[in-house]
Amino acid sequence: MSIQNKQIAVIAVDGPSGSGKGTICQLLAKELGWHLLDSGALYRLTALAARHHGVELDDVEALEVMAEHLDVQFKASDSGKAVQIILEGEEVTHAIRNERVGEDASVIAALGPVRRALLNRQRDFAQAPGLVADGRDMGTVVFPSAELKVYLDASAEERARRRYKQLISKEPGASLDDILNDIKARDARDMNRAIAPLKPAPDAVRLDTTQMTIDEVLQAVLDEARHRGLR
Ligand SMILES: Nc1ncnc2c1ncn2[C@@H]1O[C@H](COP(=O)(O)OP(=O)(O)O)[C@@H](O)[C@H]1O
Ligand SMILES: Nc1ccn([C@H]2C[C@H](O)[C@@H](COP(=O)(O)OP(=O)(O)O)O2)c(=O)n1
Repeated sequence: MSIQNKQIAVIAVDGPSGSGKGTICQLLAKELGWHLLDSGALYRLTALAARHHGVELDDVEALEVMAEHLDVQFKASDSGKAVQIILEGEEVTHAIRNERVGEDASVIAALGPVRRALLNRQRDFAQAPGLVADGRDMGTVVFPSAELKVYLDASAEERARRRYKQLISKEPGASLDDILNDIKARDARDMNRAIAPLKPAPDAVRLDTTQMTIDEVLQAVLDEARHRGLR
């Protein structure tokens, strides 16, 4: 098992679904000119690959093989905006973002062999000049020596409202109640699993973003980075 490369500065950002991790990490990586790890995408890709290959979500051995041999490329798109994600030659940038894939990802993420198979792949993202890492166990397991650990949170109701706003243009029938129930179920699964559960690292800076704008959250994290000499 490779260990965290301690030469490379890492900002680890963890928290539940809809707390703003993805948004803040993208902005942070851009502002600092650092690399970005979207670790949730790796769990989503493993879940999608399993579906494509007809692997059941309780077939631990086959899922471990899927995770170990995940054939994925993260490509900067021509517009320079979003990263394109290619799985086994097929573009899946949007396909991995739907709620069902998120749910499947949360199920397979409870399996130790899957998490172990993805560990080194995640640590390999730590390259100069630095890494912003988005996930559930970035500060606790994957990058325990990170220079800055942030735990983002918000009430389940606020997180459901954020997801609803995102979804409603694509799925006019989306229900806020259903989204809230899904968020609570995913929180429970991610927080209560035996291996690498979602929880703040003891040394994490905790931010409740329920009443904060995206820019306020970004500035708060940049202030912490500044205090630690990271920018
Ligand atoms: N502080 C905030 N206030 C309002 N909306 C936010 C805030 N942070 C994120 N959002 C919005 O909420 C949605 C979910 O955010 P996202 O970054 O995908 O969360 P996560 O990666 O933690 O699941 C996005 O549409 C994003 O623009
Ligand atoms: N480091 C990580 C990242 C994600 N996971 C699991 C648990 C999550 O419910 C799923 C999907 O994660 P993702 O960050 O893409 O989900 P959200 O955008 O927060 O809804 O993967 C994990 O167990 N550990």
